[in-house]
Amino acid sequence: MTIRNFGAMTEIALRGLTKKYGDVIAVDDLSADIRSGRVTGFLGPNGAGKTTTLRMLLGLARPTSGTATIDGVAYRDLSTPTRRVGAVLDTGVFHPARTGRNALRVYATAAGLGTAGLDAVLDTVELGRAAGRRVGGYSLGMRQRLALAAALLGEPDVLVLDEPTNGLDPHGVHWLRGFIRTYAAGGGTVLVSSHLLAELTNTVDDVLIINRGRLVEHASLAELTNATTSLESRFLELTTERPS
Ligand SMILES: Nc1ncnc2c1ncn2[C@@H]1O[C@H](COP(=O)(O)OP(=O)(O)OP(=O)(O)O)[C@@H](O)[C@H]1O
Repeated sequence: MTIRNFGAMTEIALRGLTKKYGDVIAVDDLSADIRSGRVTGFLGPNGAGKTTTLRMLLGLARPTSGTATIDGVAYRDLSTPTRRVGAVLDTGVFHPARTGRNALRVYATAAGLGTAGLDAVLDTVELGRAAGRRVGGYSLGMRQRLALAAALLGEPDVLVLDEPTNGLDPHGVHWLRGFIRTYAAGGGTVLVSSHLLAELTNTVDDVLIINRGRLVEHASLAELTNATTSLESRFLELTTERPS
């Protein structure tokens, strides 16, 4: 893959972002700036509010209060959102009876993106040889790659990935890490949620940790960890509930 230089820097800004579902406060007054040219790991225990935050950022859930913006503009208000932001939230969106290539073509057309770059994107995610097979026969890792291909079609400058290593084999994890690093090196903004702390240590520049919907840490990995403190030990320290 060639390193793209995105030119203008794109930042994600969360400001007082809050989402309530009845009595449940899924995301609670979350504020953070996610910087361009860097990979930001988004961490938190099960149910901490990560997916809800990403869904609000992508205009899929309406905040109860607060804002999530990309260069100051909410996703819904971007003129061509799929050319600004590529997202992998759900790998089950492609019709199982379609081939990978056809599924991607349908997506590209629906999203108003051209289909010219389709084969190049399939090659980028290393699905070229499997592109003629039906999605129903894909492994979870292959569906992750197809979802990433869809996210990349619009050549966005922001990537939002929810648990992207889910189902990937070690080769796939290694490949994805290289891909993400290259993407950020070209000036792209990457926000990636994961439970795999050891893997994130090799991938991210910055770390955003939430617990029960609230921000508990936002720092560079270098600030957070040292010879005696691992990301895992810091994460556990910040997110383990103590009996009151
Ligand atoms: N549509 C919904 N209706 C009601 N409650 C919801 C809804 N979506 C999320 N929640 C609740 O909001 C909280 C945060 O959920 P969310 O899925 O954002 O967490 P998460 O950090 O992504 O978790 P995980 O790591 O398990 O994927 C949870 O208590 C969840 O039950």
